[in-house]
Amino acid sequence: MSDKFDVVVIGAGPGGYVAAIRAAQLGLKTACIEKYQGKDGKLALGGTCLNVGCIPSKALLDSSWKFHEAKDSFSVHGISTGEVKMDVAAMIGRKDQIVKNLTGGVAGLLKANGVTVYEGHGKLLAGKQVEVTKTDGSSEVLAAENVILASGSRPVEIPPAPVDQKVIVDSTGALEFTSVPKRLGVIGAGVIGLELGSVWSRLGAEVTVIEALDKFLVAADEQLAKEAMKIYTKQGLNIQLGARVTGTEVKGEEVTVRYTDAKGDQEVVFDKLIVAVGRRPVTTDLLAADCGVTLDERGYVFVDDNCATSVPGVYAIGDVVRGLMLAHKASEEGVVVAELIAGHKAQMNYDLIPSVIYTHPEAAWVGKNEQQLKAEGVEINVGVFPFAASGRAMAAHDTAGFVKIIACAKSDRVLGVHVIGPSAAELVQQGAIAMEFGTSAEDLGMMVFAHPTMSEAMKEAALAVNGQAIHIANRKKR
Ligand SMILES: NC(=O)c1ccc[n+]([C@@H]2O[C@H](COP(=O)([O-])OP(=O)(O)OC[C@H]3O[C@@H](n4cnc5c(N)ncnc54)[C@H](O)[C@@H]3O)[C@@H](O)[C@H]2O)c1
Repeated sequence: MSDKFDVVVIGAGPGGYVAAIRAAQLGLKTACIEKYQGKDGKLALGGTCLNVGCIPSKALLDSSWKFHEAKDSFSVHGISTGEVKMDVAAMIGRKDQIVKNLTGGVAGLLKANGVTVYEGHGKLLAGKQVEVTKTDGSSEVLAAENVILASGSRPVEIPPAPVDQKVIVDSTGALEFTSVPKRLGVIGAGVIGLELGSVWSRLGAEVTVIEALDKFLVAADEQLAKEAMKIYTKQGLNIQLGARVTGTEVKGEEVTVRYTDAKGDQEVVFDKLIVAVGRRPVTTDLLAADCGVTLDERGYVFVDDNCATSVPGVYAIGDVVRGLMLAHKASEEGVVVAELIAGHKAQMNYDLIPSVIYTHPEAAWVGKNEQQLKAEGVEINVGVFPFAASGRAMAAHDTAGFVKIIACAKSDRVLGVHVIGPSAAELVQQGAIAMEFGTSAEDLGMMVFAHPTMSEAMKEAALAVNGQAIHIANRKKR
């Protein structure tokens, strides 16, 4: 046994590294264990989010959007460019540099906060001991007063489409294409499928998205999902719903995908195929048989509302436990657990976790949607303001989508904010802040918003809840 820590964190993703930093800030002797190696073969902190998830995908989304604008919409502003070309290697190189800066930044932050980083695979043993197995096969055991499991998630694999990272890739492989595929298939019209499909579509790929469910974006407000479908289809994404993939065959540089839909058996050939059908928790070799921590029936580490496992002093956070698989949810759970370990009172509001799809325009929401509230029998008032009526959106040539605010008909309290349109992620956060403080639609509508801003659409939608919007005709007059 080498060292004894107050807190040992397994995993340095946005759950684990944030938990470790907060624990160290609170004066706890903290270690963090991570094994992920970056492209250079060196330890890379930051987990899926920084290395192969949120950040690199946003780098490619931003690059591909700029390309699209330069190629297809600068002319609207009177700008002529000549031929616009994309150097895919340079785009990927920029993405890699951003990842490197950020993962290096996390290492710096852990160091600055006095967190001891162990490189290797962490496994929880009985009695809150943690075994670290290093890349050279040697191991050591750390003793801990508290352990935080933050081992994250990995892509779900499906038997009909085995990933080879050459022709059939997962979300990691889709960040590494060396050229733009002419025909790109995507299995799964979820967040990853839509974001990565958009990247390569903007760069010129013909993109077909094959989705098993009959309904598009089941977790979203139906009105928002309908608008999203309209916008993505107009952008060129061919989204096939109710399509079940039955098999794939890779021949040389292309893949034939067979699927069944309402019209019968279909066959389509792609140059690349991305499998994006969800993620599952990583618990491989994480828990010794006698460690006492249990999994739930879906393979997640079982935790209570405070992220406590069945073993006192052992917590689990992020993608490896129930709830939305989102970096910001993981980070907040990390902070809450560190505070609880330090003896503070802490809790997080699971009802107000924003969801965002980083397409253009972005789609984002927080709180409940219209169909959920109707199913619960809650009487509601709804205000919708389209960006087509926003002066700022017109000036920016970015008028697709709307802000939708749903309020309780009795109390006027805002219960959900749903935005598809420019800066939707930022606008929804305004809704989340307002909802955290229990705002009414009237309160929000009475606030002074700077003119001209996209944010005014929030104010107008809030006014529209009670039939008082100024810049659109109200459905009901007050
Ligand atoms: N912007 C973000 O916040 C962001 C970005 C990327 C990933 N993530 C998270 O990562 C996780 C994984 O993302 P994802 O897009 O892979 O999952 P997802 O759950 O969002 O979507 C997967 C889709 O695949 C479909 N599907 C499943 N099996 C299928 C099959 N055999 N054939 C066809 N379709 C099938 C599902 O019905 C679903 O619509 C999610 O929890 C997501 O929230 C979030």
